[in-house]
Formats: sequence, structure tokens, C-alpha cells
Amino acid sequence: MNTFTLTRPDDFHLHLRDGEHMRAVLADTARRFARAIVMPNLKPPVITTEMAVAYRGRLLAALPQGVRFEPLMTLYLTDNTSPSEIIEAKRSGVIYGIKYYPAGATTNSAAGVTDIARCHETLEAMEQAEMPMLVHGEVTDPEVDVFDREKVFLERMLIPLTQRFPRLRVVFEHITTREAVEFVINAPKTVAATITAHHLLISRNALFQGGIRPHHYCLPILKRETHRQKLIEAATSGNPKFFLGTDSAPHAQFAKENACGCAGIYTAHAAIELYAEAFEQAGALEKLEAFASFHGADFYQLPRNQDKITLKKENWRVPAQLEFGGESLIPFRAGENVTWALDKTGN
Ligand SMILES: NC(=O)N[C@@H](CC(=O)O)C(=O)O
Ligand SMILES: [Zn+2]
Ligand SMILES: [Zn+2]
Repeated sequence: MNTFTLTRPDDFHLHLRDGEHMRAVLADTARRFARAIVMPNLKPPVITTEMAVAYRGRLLAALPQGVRFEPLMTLYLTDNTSPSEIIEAKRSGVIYGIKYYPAGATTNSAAGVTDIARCHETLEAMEQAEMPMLVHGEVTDPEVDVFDREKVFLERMLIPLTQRFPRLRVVFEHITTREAVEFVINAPKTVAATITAHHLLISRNALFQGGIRPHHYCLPILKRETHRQKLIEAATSGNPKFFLGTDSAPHAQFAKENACGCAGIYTAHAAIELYAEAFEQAGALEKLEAFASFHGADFYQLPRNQDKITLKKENWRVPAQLEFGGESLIPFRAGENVTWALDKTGN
């Protein structure tokens, strides 16, 4: 197959940052995707409807002329998020999820939840409002091995939570393990998961290929190859509980190439092309459209997109670095080839 046309996809997990950084990365996503669930882990975090509405305004104002793109906003759950904030978020019509970061689990999560028991009334309000909870599913317990933090979160936190709040809609974000895949398959229809392109394409060996590779460092951290295989199986299975969420997470080069480098991989410059590679390698390109364009929209109860994009089988070289608001951003595959290219975007 030399060209491949699919319904325009959506990205159900994306970091767009703010200010100059946001203006540098937004177009990469807007060229490819119709909509994206925009993560709220800014500094300061997006904790109120008012802040989310203002952030949405800045995103729309930064769109290149003539480009249609809909940011689907989220709120950052804290110990103090009130049930009435959930009602207001729902009423706004522009907020589609509440993000649960265990405090300290990942980039800009310091203001996250210290004890989920403090949020029980708020979770009840989310159940009632049908407002999904989006989870960074890793424990922060320093005693737990970094490669086991997702699995342990599942056992200690997520399973009890879904039992206690059976009507709560949950998206287990950027899953990385066999255990997460199996949990989602066996969970009720209210539970779904996003899978990134990088977790489909590389395993933890890529962190240490010939030396330490900070640009492959993200959270949850890359896992061993058997887990990657399981993610590929889930993504290409046709099961509507699994859908596309890039977790594209830009950080400046200096912040990654650092004695204490930040977690996050930037993939928005080639997002759907990278997924096409992963699906083609698995011999399942025909499964990409539902994963990228239908399952997520259906879970979020959004209309499916009507327009199409076309990819062509063509090598192109990813730039060695991208401009990032006066700083430099090293994209995934920097200086190397991607084997699919955007042909027609309709924008
Ligand atoms: N995935 C990451 O490694 N980093 C994300 C945060 C997140 O999604 O956990 C970021 O905001 O940089
Ligand atoms: Zn996360
Ligand atoms: Zn993320």
C-alpha cells in the first residue's frame, strides 16, 4: 500500500504547554488532528473552569490562520477540587475530563492528589456528571521499583477505585504494561486506555542504546519488549477500549540533556505517521483508523470526524532540532527517517 486515507484522527492525550512554547508546537498537532485532550499540568496547574476557559482562548488565538482544531480542555484534580467545580466544568461545555496526577508522579504533578480518599465526594460528582477521570497511573512510593509503578498503582489504587465508583468513566492514560492491558480488557465498558506511539515503537533498550538517551526518557518509563508486544496487540486488536493518545510532551533540549533530565518525549511533529509505522510493522494498518479516529471519539461521546487525511509511504528525515520559543526541542527520531508522510491534510 503506497497511500492510506483515514478519517481525521484525534489525540486523546497531549501536552501543549503555554506561551511561546505552546505557539511553537501547536501547529504540529493541528495539522494532523481535529481535536485533542489538552493536559492541564501547566505552571501553575489548570485547576478551575475559569483557568481552563482562559487557556482554551489562548490556544484558539494561537492557531495558524484557516486551521480548524478543537482543544478539549481538562482540569487538574487536587485534594481541594470541590464537587461544585465539577458541575461548573461540565456546564462550561468545553471541559472533557479531570486529570488525576498522584502528587509527585510526573512533570508538574507536585500539586496533584496526595490521598485520593480526600477526593471521594468530587469523584461522586464526576460519576454523576459523566465527567471522565483521566489517570496518570503510577504510584509514587520510592520503595517501589520504577518499572513496577504502573502495575502497583493498578493493584493498590485503580482496582479499588473502579470498584468503589463503578459508574466513574476512567481513562488509564499512556499504558505501558501487560497488566494494564489485561485490566482494561476485563474491566467494564466505563474503563478505557490511551497508548502512545513511542511505547508502541520502542522498549527500554532504547534508553541505553550505545549510551544513555535522555530523549527516550518519559513517564511511565519504557518497559521491556514483552510489554511492548502486548501494547501492539491491544492497539491493533480492534477493541474500542484502546485509542490514540500521543502524550507528546515537549521539553527544551537543555532540560532533557541535563544531570537531572525531565520526563517527556515530543512526537507531535510526526504523530500519526509514527502510529502508521507501528501498525504497519504489526501487519495491521487496516486497524489504524478505528484506533486513531473512532474509539476515542466514541468513548468521549463526541461525533466522529467527517474529513479525511492521507498518508503516503515515503521516507522523510526528521529535523535534528525544532524551534521552541527561543529554545531548542529535540523531536522523536531527530535526524532519522520516518517511513510514512502526511500527504493531504484537508486543512
Ligand atoms: N509523559 C511524560 O513523561 N511527561 C509529561 C507528563 C505525563 O504525561 O506524565 C510532561 O508533561 O512532560
Ligand atoms: Zn502522565
Ligand atoms: Zn502526559
